[in-house]
Amino acid sequence: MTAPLAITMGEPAGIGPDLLLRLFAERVERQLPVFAVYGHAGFLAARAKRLGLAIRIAEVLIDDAREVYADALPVVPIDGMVEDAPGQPGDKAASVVINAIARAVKDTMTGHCRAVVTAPIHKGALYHAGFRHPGHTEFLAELCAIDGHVKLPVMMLAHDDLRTVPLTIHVPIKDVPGLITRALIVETLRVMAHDLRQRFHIAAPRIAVAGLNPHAGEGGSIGREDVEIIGPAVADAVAEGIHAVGPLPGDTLFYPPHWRQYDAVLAMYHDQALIPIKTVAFDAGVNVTLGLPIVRTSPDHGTAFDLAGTGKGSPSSFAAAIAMADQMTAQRP
Ligand SMILES: NC(=O)c1ccc[n+]([C@@H]2O[C@H](COP(=O)([O-])OP(=O)(O)OC[C@H]3O[C@@H](n4cnc5c(N)ncnc54)[C@H](O)[C@@H]3O)[C@@H](O)[C@H]2O)c1
Ligand SMILES: N[C@H](C(=O)O)[C@H](O)COP(=O)(O)O
Repeated sequence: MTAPLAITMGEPAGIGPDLLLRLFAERVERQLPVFAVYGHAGFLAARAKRLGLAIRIAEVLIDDAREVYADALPVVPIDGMVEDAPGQPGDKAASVVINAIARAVKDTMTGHCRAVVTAPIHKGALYHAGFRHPGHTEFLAELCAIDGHVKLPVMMLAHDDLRTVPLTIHVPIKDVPGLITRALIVETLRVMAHDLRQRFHIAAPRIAVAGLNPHAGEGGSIGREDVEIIGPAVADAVAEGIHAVGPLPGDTLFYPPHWRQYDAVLAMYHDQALIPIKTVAFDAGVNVTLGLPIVRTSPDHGTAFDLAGTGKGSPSSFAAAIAMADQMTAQRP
């Protein structure tokens, strides 16, 4: 019997709870795999009522989730105060949001669940409550540490055969050039190549590496990072047997016919990677974390405070995140 997926509740003032409740209500017609939500049952019941969703909610131990799934949303309860105030984020629920992620990862690391799908968090609210990670990606790496060793987490946004990875993530643009190192590029390419083989079943993954500067530095006349750091790093990776190419000009690399010549693109910073995928596939993109011992996916959007509690908003990206986590782990016990 396959273990359930773990879905974390995310920011209660955001759209995440709306979408996971809607997807549960549509679980039969969508043929969704069994999942349990890690969060606050009372809050989820209040949001379901606000949305007019006739959903029963059952607090469970994770191993009993499958038994109730046909009749009620299984919720693994996380203690704390959570009010139903869509669009009004605060830090009162921060401990519930954070502990839900930690508990879901623990239950997945120990085999009670087979993957984690995270609903969007509001980073600002968590930072205000003392959360010291830039986002899920870095927090998950720490939670998945084995013998104290925290592996390099890699954020990938994917839709069908379009995949992109930011080398640097939630850092100010002014800091990006200094963070681009030969070692980080090589290590990130190793993680990408490994997971493209293991998680996406691509036998010989081809990875394009974007330049940092316009026209990939124009041979060194528009900035030096491309010729002095990125190029040598790509050569190092190729020498290890990784099929990497670059640095390539970022402004033409994401034209889909060019993009599709590769199994993934390694971009140099957050928006260089995420703007293309969210432009072509916002409704279907999935955020998947590479380099972890578990599978973790997430919708490609955030908390959408302008839509939370309204019943509007598309569940498609959230559904795609569930589908990817299911496909990646379906064969696991
Ligand atoms: N995985 C995550 O936890 C995650 C991902 C992205 C952003 N965030 C966080 O979310 C918060 C808001 O971020 P943002 O405003 O940059 O991005 P956002 O994705 O929340 O919203 C951007 C725009 O897209 C729209 N949108 C978002 N989801 C939608 C959906 N499912 N259907 C229809 N329209 C949708 C919103 O209405 C808004 O107009 C920030 O705190 C950010 O850190 C979290
Ligand atoms: N950078 C992501 C995006 O814009 O979609 C998002 O913030 C997710 O980050 P985490 O999964 O690390 O929270």
